[in-house]
Amino acid sequence: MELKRNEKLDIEEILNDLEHYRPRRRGWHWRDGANEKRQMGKFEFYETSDPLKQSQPLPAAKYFSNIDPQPSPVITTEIASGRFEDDIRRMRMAAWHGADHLMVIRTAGQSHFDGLIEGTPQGVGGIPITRKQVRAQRKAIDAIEDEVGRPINYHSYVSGVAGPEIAVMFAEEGVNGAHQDPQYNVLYRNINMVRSFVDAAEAKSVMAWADMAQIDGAHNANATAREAWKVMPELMVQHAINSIFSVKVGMKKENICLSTVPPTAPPAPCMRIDLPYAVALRELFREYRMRAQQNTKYMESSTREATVTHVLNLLISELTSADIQSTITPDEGRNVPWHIYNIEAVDTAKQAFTGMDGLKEMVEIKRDGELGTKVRELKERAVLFMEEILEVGGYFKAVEEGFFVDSGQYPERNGDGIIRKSDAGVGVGTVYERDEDYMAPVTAHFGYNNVQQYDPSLVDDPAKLIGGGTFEDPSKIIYIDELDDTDNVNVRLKEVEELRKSSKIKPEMEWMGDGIVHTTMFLPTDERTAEFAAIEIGKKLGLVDVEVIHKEIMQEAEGTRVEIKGRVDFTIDLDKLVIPPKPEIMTEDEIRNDIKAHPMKIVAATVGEDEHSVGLREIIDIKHGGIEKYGIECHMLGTSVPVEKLVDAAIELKADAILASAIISHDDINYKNMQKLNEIAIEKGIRDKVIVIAGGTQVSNELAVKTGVDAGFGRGTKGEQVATFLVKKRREMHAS
Ligand SMILES: Cc1ncc(COP(=O)(O)O)c(/C=N\CC[C@H](N)C(=O)O)c1O
Repeated sequence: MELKRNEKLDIEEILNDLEHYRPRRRGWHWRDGANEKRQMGKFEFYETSDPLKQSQPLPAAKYFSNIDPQPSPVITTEIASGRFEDDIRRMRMAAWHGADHLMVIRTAGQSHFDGLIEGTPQGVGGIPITRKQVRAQRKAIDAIEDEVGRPINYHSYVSGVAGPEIAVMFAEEGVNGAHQDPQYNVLYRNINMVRSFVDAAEAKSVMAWADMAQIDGAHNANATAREAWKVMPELMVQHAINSIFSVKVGMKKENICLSTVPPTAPPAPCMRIDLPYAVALRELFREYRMRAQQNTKYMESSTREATVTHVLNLLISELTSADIQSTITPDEGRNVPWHIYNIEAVDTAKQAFTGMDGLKEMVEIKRDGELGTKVRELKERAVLFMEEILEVGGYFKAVEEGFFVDSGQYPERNGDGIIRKSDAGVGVGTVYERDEDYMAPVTAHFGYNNVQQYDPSLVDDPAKLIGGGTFEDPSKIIYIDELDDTDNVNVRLKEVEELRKSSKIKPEMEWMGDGIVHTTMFLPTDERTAEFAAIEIGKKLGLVDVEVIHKEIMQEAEGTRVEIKGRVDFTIDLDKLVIPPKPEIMTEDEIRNDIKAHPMKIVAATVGEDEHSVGLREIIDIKHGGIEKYGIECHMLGTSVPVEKLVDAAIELKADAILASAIISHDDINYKNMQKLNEIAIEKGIRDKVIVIAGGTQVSNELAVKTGVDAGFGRGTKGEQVATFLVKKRREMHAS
């Protein structure tokens, strides 16, 4: 399935014949060409990876010949709105913005449904993700990675009592990465610890066979702890336990990623607290990979605040190291992530890393002094923690004694850690000793499988006994489509068929057709009043189910910033939309030949009390691609020029055109000056002989023309547009 950049994904085509879809590869992909020096546009980069074939550059790229440098760390975004068919579009958006690691989490608010089928040790639940969803999304991502030109890692979670089963399905379906950490089950899901570690050995063995990258769950401790920075020693202990357990099961160290989150955030002096931790961690675990993730614990509803904290986290990644940089949408603090915020977070990571490219060539971490002391102290606390675990009799005993997620900074303890009993929790007592004649003719099964009693030559390839399992022979995989005839993707697609197959569109934030719009306003009143006034304004705007999603005090009496979301129930029919034709641009030769045949002279100035000259220079100066390059004779009168003076100059020089720049827009002064310019040109009897145009970042052509001038040019206008207009307008005037 080949995607065209100007065509939407065809969801039906993706869902078609999923039964026979097979993943194109197994295993994790690190970016190619990482940290190689390369030239992009006018700049040399030190730490980028291979560029994409097609991508969506940052907005400011237009000033730098549209380059879109790709950092070396893999960049992640989490997408799981609960409608996997909708999420595929967001995956494509994220890939175009530079994400190459898509994590599917929480198809509901809760990410786990853990349980055992009555009377059996068989786990069910875990992350509610189905084989169908995995196939549909991996199949779509195959096409998306071809389109952007970089392999994309698909990722989910091997947690809960169904962990091993989920791991097998992921291995069968070519999932590239997964979270797996038995401590997560024990501490946060109250799954019996014996069961959790036995399951983890099985699951990790399968993941190792599938060459999947593994992310641990240590970050949950700083998300759970009362004061996140207090658990830094424990985080290193948790990383150690999961990492060495994974190695013992047979995982390669280069696939074991420590999930590390800088635990603090402003207004705390977070860099002085988090940077030593990041250094200590990377020194202790130098053979492993770092999956840096932004801090979401202190994320409020201000996406701006979340973004600044994110950038500080990225500075730490840049100064230390990150193999994977996980981004979480800035609105994680306010509601289920929206398309626009997944993309913002991916762009924040790409932009920050690109801007900090090669920083370590100029700035280095002072390894002695305060940082050195902190690093050593953190390592010592972690080692002491580990030693005490051994003293009390090992990990299970330590969990029973509430060692973990205690709000004290080890060795200080406040006695409020999470306590779990080894003879309690979900799945307790469901681990059975294998009988002598137990035989597991399956690949990647952890531990002894008693195969030699049946065929000594097959101990390392037990599946041969049954002619191969699903890992060797995927045709043995039983693909089951959705069973619920009311809640399935076909029913959902039917509901939005009109929006998918007609010229009608609706705004959306999370799901196709959700009709959600989001707007920001300032209300000159106190926070609580502003909240209710904003809702009233939303209703008057015709929004339904208006909710305030963010409030920010500007000054408690003077005013409040309020962001609301609400739903519109109407659609816009694109066929009925009046879209003015894009201004056609003449070629350079056409313009130049016209000017050569009929020389043109213009006078230009920034009018009124306005000192801005950059924009007008962009339009005129030859080095910015301005109109001089076509041979137009330009007389620039400067800035803060009275309108009369500009008209007099046009008369004196017998100019063909007047170009007035008006950047300041307070009190519509820009349009008032245009009005005046037009009137004076009429009074002085030259209006019908001279083209009069105006420009400025806040200028709209529609409003400019209303003042009487011939055209208005807004933000981003280029010289070629103005030159085209001048040539065409002159032809028009001479024709009439
Ligand atoms: C080992 C493990 N299993 C399952 C889950 C998901 O389950 P919850 O609903 O409890 O978050 C988590 C949690 N973190 C994953 C998201 C985070 N933003 C991340 O990128 O790590 C986990 O660590």
